[in-house]
Formats: sequence, C-alpha cells, structure tokens
Amino acid sequence: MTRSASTRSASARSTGADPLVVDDVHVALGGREVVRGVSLAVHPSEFVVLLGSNGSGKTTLMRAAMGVIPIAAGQVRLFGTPLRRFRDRQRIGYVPQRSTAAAGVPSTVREVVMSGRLSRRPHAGRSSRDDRSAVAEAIALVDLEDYATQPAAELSGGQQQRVMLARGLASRPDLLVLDEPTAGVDARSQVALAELFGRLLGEGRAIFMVAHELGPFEPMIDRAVVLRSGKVSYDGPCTGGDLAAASEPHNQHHPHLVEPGPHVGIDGTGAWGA
Ligand SMILES: Nc1ncnc2c1ncn2[C@@H]1O[C@H](COP(=O)(O)OP(=O)(O)OP(=O)(O)O)[C@@H](O)[C@H]1O
Repeated sequence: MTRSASTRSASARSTGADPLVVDDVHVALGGREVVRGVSLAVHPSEFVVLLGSNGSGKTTLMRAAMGVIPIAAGQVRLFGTPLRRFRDRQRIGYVPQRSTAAAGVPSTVREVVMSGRLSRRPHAGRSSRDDRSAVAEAIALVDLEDYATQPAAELSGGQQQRVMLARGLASRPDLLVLDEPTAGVDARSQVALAELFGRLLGEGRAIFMVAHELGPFEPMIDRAVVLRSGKVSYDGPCTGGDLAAASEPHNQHHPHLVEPGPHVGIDGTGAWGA
C-alpha cells in the first residue's frame, strides 16, 4: 500500500519548485476562447486529476501547458521556469490523448519506448547504456518485457497504451502528464496502473492526469480540479459532496460520484489485462 497522498506531499513539497503552475491561462481555438482564465498547481509528488465533461477544455489546457498549442494570455511555469524558456523536457513524460504506438511505422516496442529518450539525447546518435537500461526499466514497469522485440502495431489497443506510457516513463520524468490513460482500459489493467502510479509517487514524482473516472486511483489522488466551460469549478479533495456538486449537472462522466460502484482496491491482482 502506498503512503497516503497528504503524507507524501508534505514530505516532498519541501524540496524543489512546483512541477507545474498554471496561472490565469487563456487558450483560444478556432477563434473561440475554450480555456478561460484557469489557474492550478501540481506540487512535487502530488497526484492531481483534471475532471470535467466533454468539451470543458481539459485536453486543450493540458496541450497548452505542455507547449503544444499557444497560450493567448496567462503563464505556465514548469519546475519554476516559464514554459517558453523551459528546456528540461526529460523531466516531463507527456502521454497525449488517444496516443497509440501504431503510427504506421513498423517499430518494435523497444524502439517506440527508446524514442521517449530523445529529450535526453538532443543530438540523437547511438543509445547509451543508461538509455538502454532506462528503456528496459520502463518496459518492465508496464509489464511488457515479453513483447519488447515485437512490432508495436501488432499489439492490442490496451498494450499499445502501455507502450506509450512506457515511452513517457523512459526519460525517468519528475512529472507525468497523462490525457485519459484509462480510456478503454479494463478494470484489471487500471488496478495495475494504479499500483504503478503508487510506486512512482512514492519515488517523489508528480502526476497530472485527465480522467473521466477515478476508479482504483481515488485513494491516492491528492486533488481533483474540475473544469466547466473552460473555467475551474472546483479544486480540492476528490472525496465528499463538494466535488459531486461542482460536477453537476455535467457529471455523466463521473457516475461514481453520484452512485458509487463496487470499490476496486489498489491491492488487487496487480496484473495487466490484454
Ligand atoms: N482544433 C480545434 N478547433 C476549434 N475548436 C476546438 C478544437 N479542438 C477542440 N475544440 C473545442 O474546444 C473545446 C474544448 O475541447 P477539449 O478537447 O479541450 O475538451 P475536453 O474537456 O478535453 O473534452 P473530452 O473530454 O471530450 O476530451 C470543445 O468545445 C471543442 O469542440
């Protein structure tokens, strides 16, 4: 069992700058402002989830915070450095929404995961021993050792998502940024993912994740931030009625907040599904 979220944060927060600070950020897409003055922070070793109904701006905010799309106003700081000056990309493992390992290129699982080391090797070239051991470690973390030399495109959808997660972990990031990593992932794999997150958080890494359901992650989450029409409608603990109230009436994606289902503990089977 992992330490409680609050204990983890209290001990880790004393060291280093916050992995992510979003300060009054506005983002426009197609001439429409879809993120409207959002502020939030992810502290060291914290697990923060971003919730909200479809179209509330979660992916847009995450992409803007990662520098993928421009910010119209406001500021993002990564590990204390303004986004435009941030160069330590290896400190962040970003796994975008619906990312699959099948990009039409016949790369093996190991090659896809190795591409996650590029931020540590700006001049490319041959991989180092450290690169290779980090890649092996990341593949082991998602339990895909048996598939390392197989073409990634031949794996199931769930396995490909794990390949992309391993790619995000390959640089041994201090902040993991994940856009719906559990979409379409079966309950057993979610439990395994929660166990993996518990280990990463225990090592002092922070996680910022877009989710539609909290499932087995709930006990380890420090804070939930809810977006509604591009604005923060809630920022606080992910238990209790306040979160459910903030999500109303757009809580169709958070059925557990309305009607708790059977609880899946993080000490479950720990095995990944297919
Ligand atoms: N390229 C684009 N051009 C114009 N509008 C866009 C574009 N991409 C997204 N939008 C709009 O921006 C709004 C926010 O979309 P976004 O994908 O950030 O929401 P979301 O909360 O992540 O939704 P979901 O839960 O469905 O992933 C939506 O109204 C969407 O239609």
